[in-house]
Amino acid sequence: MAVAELNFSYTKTHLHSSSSQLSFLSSRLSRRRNCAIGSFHRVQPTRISCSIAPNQVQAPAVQTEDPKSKSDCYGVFCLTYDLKAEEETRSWKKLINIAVSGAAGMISNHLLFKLASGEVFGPDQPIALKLLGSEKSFQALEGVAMELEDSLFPLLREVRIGIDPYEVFQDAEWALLIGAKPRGPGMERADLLDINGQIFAEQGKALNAVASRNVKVIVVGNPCNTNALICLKNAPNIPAKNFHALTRLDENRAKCQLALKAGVFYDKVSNMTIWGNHSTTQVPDFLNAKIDGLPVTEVIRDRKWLEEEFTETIQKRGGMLIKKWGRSSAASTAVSIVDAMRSLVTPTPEGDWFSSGVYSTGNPYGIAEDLVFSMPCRSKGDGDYEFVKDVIFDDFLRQRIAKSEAELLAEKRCVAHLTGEGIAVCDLPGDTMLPGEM
Ligand SMILES: NC(=O)C1=CN([C@@H]2O[C@H](COP(=O)(O)OP(=O)(O)OC[C@H]3O[C@@H](n4cnc5c(N)ncnc54)[C@H](OP(=O)(O)O)[C@@H]3O)[C@@H](O)[C@H]2O)C=CC1
Ligand SMILES: O=C([O-])CC(=O)C(=O)O
Repeated sequence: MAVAELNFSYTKTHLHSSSSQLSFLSSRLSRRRNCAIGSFHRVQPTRISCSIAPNQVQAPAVQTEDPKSKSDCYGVFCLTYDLKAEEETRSWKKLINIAVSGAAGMISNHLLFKLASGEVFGPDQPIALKLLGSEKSFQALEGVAMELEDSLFPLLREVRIGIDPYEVFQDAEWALLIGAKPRGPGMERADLLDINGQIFAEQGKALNAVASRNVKVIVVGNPCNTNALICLKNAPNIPAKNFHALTRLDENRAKCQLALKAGVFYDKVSNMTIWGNHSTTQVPDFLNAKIDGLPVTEVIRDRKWLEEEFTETIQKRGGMLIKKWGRSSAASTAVSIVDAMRSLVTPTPEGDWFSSGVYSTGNPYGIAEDLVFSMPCRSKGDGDYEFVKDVIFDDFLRQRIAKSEAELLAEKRCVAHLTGEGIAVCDLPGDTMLPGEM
């Protein structure tokens, strides 16, 4: 009974605590498959019940039934507001729900403040931020929420923190999946795929159960392509087309290096595709990219530089940055997430395109179906996208794309147990890595 008593006193002291702690507690309880005093079952996403075995002490059940109750919000964001009451907010659009995982991490620490300032959706679009952490990061998550409070963003109308994806993803219209475990010392790549894959399988199920049916999902946590594939396979009620793996940072890096070589400002570089995996097999496509409207190969005549130095620089840029900084890209990754979202909610400029890791089924390039593969896309600004048709290939480009494709097919076989496709077989190519592992 010692364990039961311990649980009880924990619950009792925390029931008098802040609303966020109550939400935390409720999430803690719901995540436990077997507690010492009985089994907790999810009855509905926001209600927890505990079935009690005979002769056992009953822990108080935590219920947060009213979606607008205090446990649904953090601090100042629990105050009610009426957008119609204020002259300047009367014309604002309907609130958008944005869920962010890994919200206590470095990337989020930049991203959340960009989102709240209106950088993605503009000055008349109020937002709600639903932040997902873990037991380990919960205190840090409270710190994040406190900083958001102190920033007085007019557009930020709701903030909620929690550790249960079934609660945090409720009605999400955007899900930015950043949280993932980094590869530890001695950990095999297959182990990383498995550990992170389990996180994304669970989050896919949660999105499937509680998010908006048209939620747009951007997977950032590595290995992001395969994590995105796992996520979409576990969310069969959400269109596979809605899932993206972030390769926009690679696109931005490639534009910068081409501009540097050509001696122009980077806004002159367009039509930049990253093909394939967000790994060292990724292919920055200099054949279709343009500088000031001209093919890159006409502006930069040094083909050897393009094939070797440029390509390798982009593939290994993340690793180089880790060597300098002692940690992976965070600010530029957050910028690229903003770019990726903006590319889906604003029409793509005429003649240009952007890169995103998207579901490959139906692609016009002959790339294997049923992968998440970075490809050139265009959007009308409605959140959706289409594949670009007018791209050209040569032998070099085809061969490089095939290598990244083979890597992603191997990763897919390695996570078959998480995509519902049978027994996993891991025969991963040994020479490829995440950009940050170099
Ligand atoms: N696709 C791309 O272009 C890029 C992808 N990445 C990937 O993005 C992912 C996240 O990167 P990043 O944000 O830099 O990673 P961090 O290490 O900063 O955060 C990762 C996780 O660590 C936990 N955490 C963070 N801060 C704290 C804290 N103070 N206390 C306790 N736990 C904490 C959180 O997990 P939890 O809350 O679950 O405990 C968080 O999700 C990684 O997988 C990385 O490889 C990075 C750069 C580019
Ligand atoms: O491997 C990492 O965490 C870093 C990474 O993806 C990148 O910088 O592109």
